[in-house]
Amino acid sequence: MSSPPVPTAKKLKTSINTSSTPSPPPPNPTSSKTVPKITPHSIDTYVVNLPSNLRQHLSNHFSDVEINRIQGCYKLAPTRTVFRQVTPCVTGQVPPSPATPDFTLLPVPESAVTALPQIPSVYLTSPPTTSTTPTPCPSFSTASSSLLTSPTIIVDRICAEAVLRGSTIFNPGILASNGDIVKGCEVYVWGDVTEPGGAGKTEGGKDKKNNRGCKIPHFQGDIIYLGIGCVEVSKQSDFFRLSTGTGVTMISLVTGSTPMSLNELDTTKWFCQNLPSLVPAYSLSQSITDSNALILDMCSAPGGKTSHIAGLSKGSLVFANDRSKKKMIRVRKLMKKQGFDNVKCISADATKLCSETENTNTEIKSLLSQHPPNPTTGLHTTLKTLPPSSFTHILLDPPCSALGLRPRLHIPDGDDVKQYSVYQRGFVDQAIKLLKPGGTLCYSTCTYNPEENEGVTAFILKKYKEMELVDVGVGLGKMGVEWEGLTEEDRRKVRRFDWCDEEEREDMAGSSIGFFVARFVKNK
Ligand SMILES: C[S@@+](CC[C@H](N)C(=O)[O-])C[C@H]1O[C@@H](n2cnc3c(N)ncnc32)[C@H](O)[C@@H]1O
Repeated sequence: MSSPPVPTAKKLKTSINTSSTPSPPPPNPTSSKTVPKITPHSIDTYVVNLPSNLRQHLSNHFSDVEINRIQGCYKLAPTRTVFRQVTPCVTGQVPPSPATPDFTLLPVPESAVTALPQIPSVYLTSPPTTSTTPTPCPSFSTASSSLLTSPTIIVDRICAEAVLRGSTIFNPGILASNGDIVKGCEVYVWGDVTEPGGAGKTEGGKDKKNNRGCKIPHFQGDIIYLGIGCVEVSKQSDFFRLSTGTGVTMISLVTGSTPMSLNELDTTKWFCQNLPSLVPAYSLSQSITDSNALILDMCSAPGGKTSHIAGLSKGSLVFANDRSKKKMIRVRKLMKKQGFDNVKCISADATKLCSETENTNTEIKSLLSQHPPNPTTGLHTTLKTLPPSSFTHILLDPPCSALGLRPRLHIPDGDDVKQYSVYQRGFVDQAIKLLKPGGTLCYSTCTYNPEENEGVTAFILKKYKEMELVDVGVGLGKMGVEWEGLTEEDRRKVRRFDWCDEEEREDMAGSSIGFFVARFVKNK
């Protein structure tokens, strides 16, 4: 195995250009009395190290040099995002081809993706012209007093990762706040990076709930500085009272990359995705010839691939499923908003989705013609199984270790990572049962862990003799790795997107998230 050179670490920009902004407010004399139990880190000292057992796990697959490159990916280099044009689709009606943007990355069809620069500038937020509270980047020695004296918010880790990817801040991601916060004022934005199970009290579930809404002096944990944002809610308590909606729009990011505001993006027309995430639906759609396909998206939420396949389905019906009812309600809303009439939403455990009963197409057809039991959400919640051999096309994007997502402010434990490929086999088994002979299955993950990718592919080929691996049909990405038992021919059929090669930085695929796609046909 040849080891490509390690990319040179790029020095991240750690301060905001403050030339046009006045000095920070003087420290509040009372602040020294209340010292928050917060440990602030600067973003470039915050290096995500792979846990030793994950390193060990990956060392079965990668050389040390490559593992270092993987680790390097978690530095805060922005990933390339594309905007996909939404093509609303109504049952049985083939939509007109979307407008052809000037997009040169072939063979993804020009109609499938639009690169960011082509988005009209109206869709990108420009920084506010008036600065109500000029807030230069705090120096870390004065961080504690700045946190207490300036308008400041702390967001949870997932939100912090999204912010570093250019996202806006939604209210549920905000954990704590301080200062005189009103609509239109600027705030320092910090992210909670307290390790799960560590000293912090903000990681997920109960603890996050307990801590949410507290004032910053009462917040405990490790935080990193993310940038400056502009408050969108009328008053501070709205951050914690509202369960949806934008709380803060980012103005500048500590990484120096440009924050995007999707507030102004017409999400009925555009959908923001990472480039490799477009490959599965596009690959699956290559074998959809008319409106008679029956498509299943087994793990659909938050619905990015569902909306893509629905648009490419030539008017065929799409079943979207996710175990989480709450998430499926949101998927359903998204489909409605984007104008899809050909998506039926269900919420069931995909590892138990296939019933023992033989296929009766009429059963599915009658189900589809029913009015949804719940008129508010349009979500089928009573349906828990579907007959075998029901679908002509299945998209399987199961839960995975998500090691390909970056920036990451936390890396899962190696022991946890190992469990995923076992779990994924349960989904695969159901997908193959639910697929009609002659049907197509597209399997994808957003991890570079070979066991969950080439390993699951090899497992399918070994266990299910009726399944044949076929070329993904999209020329982006690389061939699969050799260690999981795939032949060279098969490795060429799959698509692997992995760490960011320095020399590939200008290539959209190279600077994308880690991802994997394989496509199979079930022989008759
Ligand atoms: C990788 S995400 C899917 C992303 C989605 N395909 C998209 O493009 O937006 C995996 C999803 O699987 C769901 N999930 C986890 N276990 C499941 C199960 N047993 N059955 C169905 N869905 C499950 C999770 O709720 C999560 O939304």
